[in-house]
Formats: sequence, C-alpha cells, structure tokens
Amino acid sequence: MKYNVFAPASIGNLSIGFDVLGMAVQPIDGTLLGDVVSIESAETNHLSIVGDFADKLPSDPQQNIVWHCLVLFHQYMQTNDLAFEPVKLTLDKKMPVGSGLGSSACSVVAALVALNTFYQAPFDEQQLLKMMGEMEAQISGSLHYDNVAPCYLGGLQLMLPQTQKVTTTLPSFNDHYYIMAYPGIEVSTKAARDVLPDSYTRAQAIEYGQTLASFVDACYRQDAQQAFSTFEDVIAEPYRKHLLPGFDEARQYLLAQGGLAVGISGSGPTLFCVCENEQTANELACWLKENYLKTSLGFVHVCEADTHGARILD
Ligand SMILES: Nc1ncnc2c1ncn2[C@@H]1O[C@H](COP(=O)(O)OP(=O)(O)O)[C@@H](O)[C@H]1O
Ligand SMILES: N[C@@H](CCOP(=O)(O)O)C(=O)O
Repeated sequence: MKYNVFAPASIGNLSIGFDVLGMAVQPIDGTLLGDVVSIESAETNHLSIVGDFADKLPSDPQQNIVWHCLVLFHQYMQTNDLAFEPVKLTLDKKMPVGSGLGSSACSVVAALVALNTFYQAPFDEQQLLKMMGEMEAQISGSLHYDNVAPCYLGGLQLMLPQTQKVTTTLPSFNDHYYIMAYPGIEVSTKAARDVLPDSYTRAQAIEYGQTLASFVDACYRQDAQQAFSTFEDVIAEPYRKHLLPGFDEARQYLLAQGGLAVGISGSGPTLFCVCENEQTANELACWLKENYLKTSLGFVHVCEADTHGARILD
C-alpha cells in the first residue's frame, strides 16, 4: 500500500502570539502550498527527495529532517516493543526553505503522519505532536509548536502552557482572505530568533498580553473589527523587520489600501495581509507581486484558512 500525505503552509506567529498562535493556510485557487511525503514498503529504509525546492536542501538525504523523523519514529516503535518493516519515503519539496511559511514543519508533519498511517496508527495525536515539536526544535534551535500544530491539525491553533495538551483550536475567521507574499529570498528561522531581545519591559508584557487576550476574545465572538484593529506584534516584528527589504513600505501601503492587518509570517521573509473581501485581496496581491518580490523564486497567493491540516491525498 502506498500513501501520499500533504501538509499545508502555516503562519506560525500570527503576529500577536509569538510562538503561541499559528494558522494553516491554503490558496483559494487550489494550488497545493505545502509538502507531500509518500510512503511504501521497501527492502531497506530509503529517502528520495524531488520537487521545486529539492535543490535547496542538504544533498545527503540522511541530513534531511524527513530522515530524522523516520529514525525518531522507529525509535519510538522500538521503545514500545512494536515490530516494523522498512519503508521508502519520497519527499516532494514544494515549499521554499527559510521562507516563514513553516517549510520545515510541512516536511516534519507530512513525514510523521505518513509513518503513523503506514504503521496503522501506533501513536495518538498528542504523541505525534510531541514528536513534531522535537523535530522542529532540532531545526530551529528551540521548541515551538506554532507551525507544526496548525499544519497537522488545521485552522487557528493556540499553544497551551500545559504539557498534557499542547494546543487547542480557536474559531478562525474563515470568511477572510490572507495574502501570502514570499519575496524569494531566504531568512533562517534560527538567525531570526537570534536577533530577538532576551527580555522585555513591563509595558511590552502588558501590551502583548492585552493584544493576545483581545484577539482570542474576538475569535470566539467572530468580531473581526476587534481582532484585527490592534494587530501589533511587540515581541518580534520590531527586531526582525530589517531582515525583510521593503516590509515597512509594503505594510504602510497595504493598510492604506484596505488591508485589515499586515505582519511577518513566521520568522519571515514572507509577509501576510488580512483582507475582508476577495476583490481587495486580489488587488493587493497584484501590488505585492510587482513591489514586494525580490527574485524569480518569489510568489504571492491569496489564501483562506486551511481547516483540514495534514491529509492523505487520493
Ligand atoms: N525537509 C526539509 N525541509 C526544510 N528544511 C530542511 C529539511 N531538511 C533539512 N532542512 C534544513 O533545515 C533548515 C530549515 O531552515 P528554517 O529557516 O527553519 O526553514 P523554515 O523556516 O522554512 O522552516 C535549513 O537549513 C534546511 O536545509
Ligand atoms: N514562532 C516561530 C515561527 C517560525 O516560523 P518559520 O516559518 O519561519 O519557520 C518564530 O517566529 O521564530
């Protein structure tokens, strides 16, 4: 039996919830924005890497995070006295690396869901999430679930401070549009985490808490006006935006032209812009194509919330 598992792009850090708020997105035109991992039986364990961004990854497959997922998954099976046969994995790397779209999370989630499906679900949702977090931490240098959780479960996810349950689903604004503009340059997550201050002032802590609490309240009441009118990131954006050429100018333009909120997706360089209607989203997407992209690898997609998360493709 062969399974193909797709895992979607995500905005991990939805601006106002550093490391604690993430949302999965999908282009409204049906483009598969995410990675696909295929799994089938084999004589020995093997990983092939194909796809548009395969050449941006380490040339040795054993350095790929998908291989690390395979090793980790087999270790967990061994620890639980579960027998397993070798597999052939194929990663279709559709996502640009170091993009702020949760690229490594897409590979991690697709790989672990594929493995769990192939071996007939030996691990539950929480165990898989823990493995996903472990793999993401290995790549970015510190544990954060705000990409892997929405990528796996779909929708808008709030990370919880308890170890038992890692994340909970918030009601998302599913009738809104989220423009994702990837300029085609690379910003490493680890490097973008290293530029952040070690501590913040009391005023910043209060503003952060108030903004996040107001957003969560607005989600439950589906009050988009309240949710997006105070969409100010005090933790990361001020210290990261210099890594994104043209970010300030783009933000200013988009907000003046009807965008409800603009932020850095993940650690950048992707910018996201929330819009109330499709026409505004399409117009602003055209502007971003002409003004925000820096190389031919860049792209802009008008997206909506992806409420499905990782899934087996037909
Ligand atoms: N399957 C994979 N997908 C993405 N990155 C991978 C993968 N395997 C290994 N890597 C390495 O992990 C690092 C990911 O960088 P990072 O900035 O965290 O990317 P992103 O923010 O897009 O997830 C890169 O050095 C990349 O070469
Ligand atoms: N919360 C993390 C999210 C990183 O997302 P990525 O898509 O850039 O990997 C952070 O902001 O550091």
